[in-house]
Amino acid sequence: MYINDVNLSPLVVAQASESYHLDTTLNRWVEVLVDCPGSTGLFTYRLPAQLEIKPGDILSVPFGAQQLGAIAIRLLAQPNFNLPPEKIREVEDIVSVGFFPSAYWELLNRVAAYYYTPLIQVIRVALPPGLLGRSQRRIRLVGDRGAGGLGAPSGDRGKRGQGAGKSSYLLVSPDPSAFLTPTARQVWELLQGQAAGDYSFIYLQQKVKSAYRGIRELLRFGLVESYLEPPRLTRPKLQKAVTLTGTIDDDLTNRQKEILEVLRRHNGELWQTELLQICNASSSILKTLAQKGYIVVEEREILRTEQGPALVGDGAKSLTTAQASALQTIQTLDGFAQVLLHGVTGSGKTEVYLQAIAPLLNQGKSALVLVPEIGLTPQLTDRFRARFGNKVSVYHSALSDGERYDTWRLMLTGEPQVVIGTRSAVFAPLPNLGLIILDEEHDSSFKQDSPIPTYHARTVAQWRAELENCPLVLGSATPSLESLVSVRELGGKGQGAYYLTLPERVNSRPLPPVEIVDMRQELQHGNRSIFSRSLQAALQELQERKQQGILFIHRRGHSTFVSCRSCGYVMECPHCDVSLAYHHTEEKAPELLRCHYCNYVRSHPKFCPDCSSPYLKFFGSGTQRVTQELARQFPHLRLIRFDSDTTRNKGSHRTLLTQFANGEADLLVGTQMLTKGLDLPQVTLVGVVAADGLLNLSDYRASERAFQTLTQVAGRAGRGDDPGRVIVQTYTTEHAVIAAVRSHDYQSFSQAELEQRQALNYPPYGRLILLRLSSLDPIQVQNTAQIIATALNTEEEFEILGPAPASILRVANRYRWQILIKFAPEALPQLPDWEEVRSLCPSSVSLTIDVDPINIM
Ligand SMILES: Nc1ncnc2c1ncn2[C@@H]1O[C@H](COP(=O)(O)OP(=O)(O)OP(=O)(O)O)[C@@H](O)[C@H]1O
Ligand SMILES: [Zn+2]
Ligand SMILES: [Zn+2]
Repeated sequence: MYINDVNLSPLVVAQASESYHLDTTLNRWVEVLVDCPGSTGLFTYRLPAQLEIKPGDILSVPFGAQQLGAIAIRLLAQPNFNLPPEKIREVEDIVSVGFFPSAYWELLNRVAAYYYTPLIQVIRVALPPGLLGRSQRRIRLVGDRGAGGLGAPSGDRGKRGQGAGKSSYLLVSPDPSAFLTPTARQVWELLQGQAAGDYSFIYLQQKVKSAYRGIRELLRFGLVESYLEPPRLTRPKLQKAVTLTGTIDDDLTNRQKEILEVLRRHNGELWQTELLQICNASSSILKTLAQKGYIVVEEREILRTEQGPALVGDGAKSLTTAQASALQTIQTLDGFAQVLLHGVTGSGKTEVYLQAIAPLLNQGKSALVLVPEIGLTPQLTDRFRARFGNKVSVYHSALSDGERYDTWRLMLTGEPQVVIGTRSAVFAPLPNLGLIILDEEHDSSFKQDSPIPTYHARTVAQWRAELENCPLVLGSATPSLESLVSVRELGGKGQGAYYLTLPERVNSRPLPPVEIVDMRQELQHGNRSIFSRSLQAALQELQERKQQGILFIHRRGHSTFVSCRSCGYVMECPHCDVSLAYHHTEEKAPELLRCHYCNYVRSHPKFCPDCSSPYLKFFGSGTQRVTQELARQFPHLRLIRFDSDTTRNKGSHRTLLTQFANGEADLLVGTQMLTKGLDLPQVTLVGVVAADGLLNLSDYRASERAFQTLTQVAGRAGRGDDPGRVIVQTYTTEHAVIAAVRSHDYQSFSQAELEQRQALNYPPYGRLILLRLSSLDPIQVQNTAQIIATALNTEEEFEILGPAPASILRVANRYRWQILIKFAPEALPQLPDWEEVRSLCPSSVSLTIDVDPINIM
């Protein structure tokens, strides 16, 4: 529970004692980014004599006819020569000092440089939405009257001006207006006249000519302070809290005692709604208790950080030998180091994270935990909350603006805490970071494909750990080849890198045996079902044994395409070069055809649009088809479908998983989402309906990704007391990935895969940059791609692959071409001049530079 001292203090400015001891004769110009839609360049302003500015400060500047928020980027000794000095306008004021700690600022700059992205775009990813744009700058009197923040009493006039402990120019004079300039006095008097002593900056400017001069003066004297008011949308939310104040006496009724007892058990504090709910009481009984002085009921700020359900507290587990030794290594690290924690599925990596974080919090430090997707967070966040209670908050882009904003403010308080979040949380502004953890570090959702910056959270996390001088722990049962090689190379050079393993599951549970079923043989034996005989038998047994299973399907929807049996016509999307997938969720629902690329939807036709034949056939199976098929063959099995169609609503991941964990279904049927960190001890059976969809993808990482996905999904079986088993159905039993999955052999698989990568100079040995071009005009985009490729070909260090059409040329009516640049990392200093490359693009063609791309299809 957070009380109202979590106010805006980190955003408050005008701390007159702050001084940067800069040489004021130099650096009298500053380049700033303005927060104005569409503006990406830097603008130069002059510094007024009395202002000391550091990069990262938030300023207000005149811009056209407006007054805008801006961020100081760098100080200049000389303005650019082609700018006539008399044209340069003056910074109006500093709105917020040291808003970005310097390490954080450097991080943003590195991201901008490495991913060739304008800094403002990086800032937009890092900051909660609209922080600058919608925030309003306000001025208030300092002292009891103005600065008390939320719920502060509007104090008595005689004491104003005192208690402004921040100011070294503190005044005791009864009437400061005596020595103020007329402008400052005018502003001062206006504020005096307002009940809370608080006006927006804009209002003061309208009322008083050159108000900013007067305000600056008042700020200097510590008479007022300037602060950023959160946008209205994200105003702090208030809620009634009940606090126990007295001891429980005998003059109370049993009912009253019961309520106080509940409060006491909750450390003397609860939200009123919660208390009433727990006790099934009405608010009148609280009123009585408040009158008698046993409790205090007051409005407090409730931070809209995402709240999990109430959890039973959980203590540290006693560690296995491997866990203990991994933990010990992590805890002896001092400063930056990179740790790869390679623990097989179910080996207890999370417990290592938890115990690595616990002592940090006691030292006043914070930890950042990055996870691939929201679907995975409920279980993981529950574990963290059970251990660390309200020190844990969640930060990801699916939060509402209000939630994001509040979580942000909570971080800025500097309280030791744990933030769990997805990709963009790598920018969470936690001061005093003690540790960064990337769980499931191999997962491709850590990479942003679009829009720019096309950053990889693992890369950014590494820079961040370096800049903050704290360890970075990468955890996975199937480490990415990048991390494996990077840790080996750094470790070889004696540079703080560690490869730690947890080779066994906890309690010495075995990894589940993996049975590979050849679907070609099934067909030869006359089995036309999508389920092999082995899988059918296993499903049959599931219910008899009261156990649970997971069925993995590569695709959502029903069928991947629909075609006519008479003429072979295939139903296609009118806007993309792909076939439409058939969607049919339940018996009475409409039958639809949907494009998985642009979301175009149409109804399923009764007759072939080409030859009017009624014989349309479905090919390829998605989750819907499989659940329908299951319902037909196993009518008694209770199913839950878990894919992006059924988990669209907020909280639905949690709901479905809870239902499953409570035994309300026998089988969980779903896509990729199932593979990520689910820990359900009752699951004994894992089935993969068709591994082929994963094996036969065309890019260079297809094998690595297939191995990771299959190993992860197999790892969901047998995590409890009952042993597990895995059945993988495929038409290509001879594939190397299949063999490695069967024998749980990460080492030989990665060795063989690395040899191939090295031979072809692919990552992690060579580096890639992908240029994605797209346009509504098919000719123009192709020509542009050709021109750019030709221009790049003059550089010898690069191997240019392409230009080639994307594997799906047209998506949402845009034609897509791409150029892949491959080079040895040593060539880094001579990368192409991207501005020049961009200048080859006509305005009808858009170009995205994807650095270290992951999706190349
Ligand atoms: N030392 C321990 N003693 C007993 N149980 C433990 C211990 N460590 C972890 N566990 C339990 O073992 C289970 C598996 O742990 P966890 O989910 O952390 O594995 P993991 O390594 O993250 O697996 P995956 O990579 O498959 O997600 C959990 O239920 C966890 O509570
Ligand atoms: Zn037809
Ligand atoms: Zn489409």
